[in-house]
Amino acid sequence: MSAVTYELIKTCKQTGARLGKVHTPHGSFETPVFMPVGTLATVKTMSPEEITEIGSKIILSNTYHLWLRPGEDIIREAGGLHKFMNWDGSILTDSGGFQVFSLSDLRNIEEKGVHFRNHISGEKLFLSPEKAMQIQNALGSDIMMAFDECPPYPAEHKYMKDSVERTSRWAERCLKAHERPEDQGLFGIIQGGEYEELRKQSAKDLTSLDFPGYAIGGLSVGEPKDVMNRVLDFTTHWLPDNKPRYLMGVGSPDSLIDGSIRGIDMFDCVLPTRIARNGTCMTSNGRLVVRNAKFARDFSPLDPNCNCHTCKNYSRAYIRHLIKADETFGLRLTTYHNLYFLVKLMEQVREAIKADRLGDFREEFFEQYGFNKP
Ligand SMILES: O=c1[nH]cnc2cc3nc(NCCN4CCOCC4)[nH]c3cc12
Repeated sequence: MSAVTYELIKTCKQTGARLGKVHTPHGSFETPVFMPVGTLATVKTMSPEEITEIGSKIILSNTYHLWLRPGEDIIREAGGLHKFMNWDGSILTDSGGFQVFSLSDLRNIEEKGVHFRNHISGEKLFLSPEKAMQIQNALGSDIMMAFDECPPYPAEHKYMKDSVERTSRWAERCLKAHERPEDQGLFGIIQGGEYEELRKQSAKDLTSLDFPGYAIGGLSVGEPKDVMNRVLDFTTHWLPDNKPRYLMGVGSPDSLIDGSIRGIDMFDCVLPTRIARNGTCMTSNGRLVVRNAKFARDFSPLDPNCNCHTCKNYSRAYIRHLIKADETFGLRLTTYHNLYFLVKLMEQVREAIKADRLGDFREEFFEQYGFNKP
């Protein structure tokens, strides 16, 4: 019995969206769900209590970053990542492949694994499927990701085919190296770029290994949104209905809705927390750059339609002042609001699926947010 199981509750009659529930050793969460990113064992500027208050039941952390700093041994000695960061909800850890390809130079990919330089110290390092599994076993995350290669966009068909086949071999090695499948779920990551037959090959390779869940990787790497949506349309076709589907690195409101419509269950992205730290907020009427001078005497909330702690207690003028003055409290207020906004958006998506009207909800949300504006 896998540590992670999925319950498909219903499918939206108007779209391909699914309402579901994922069960892990640290609790359950409804899907579609947005997962806040806590790269270095913290969702930047938020306490675990605030993440719970916002309504999140699962967060993400990064194997690559925690391996480099503070090192998985310290976290293992602390009793695992949950104990180390005082978070008792679910944790998903990315496997490090993406970070090696996006953060480090001097990369040399070979069958055994990847040689690269530590992006902080410059020291030469080596990461393999077995090492990525050993680190995630030490972290004790509820959902581990297989070690994969996320090729750049665009990539030649020949390169992509070789990469997909190596990622499938690496996935098998991850399964073999998995020490405690009864305690930690392991998701395979589907690659293949924009090539339909490579996505099919990757999906067939990985579903034959019967993972408890599948991520769609290799997207949100600079491709146009219509390419992402087309890849989702044909890739989900080859994934089983009774396992969760996780689209990696996606977190703008429009992509969360469009991904849900295409049958995606789980999403993560640094976007809401990253833009919050430079004073950009997501609101029901579109993006609002609160550091803008026009808000200097605006004593209304960031979003008049939002019930979060920030919007109930603080004004645009005050938050603008804090951000301009480099006051950390300002970053906390914008971060709290942006995460609350996306968690609430996913609640509305789930409600729309229950009412078989996610397509209508998309039109209403896009109109109000301004996505339809030319
Ligand atoms: O194939 C993948 N394998 C393993 N992890 C991933 C993580 C990924 N994250 C993104 N995109 C993140 C894009 N962000 C958007 C906001 O600004 C920072 C980058 N794409 C990703 C693909 C993969």
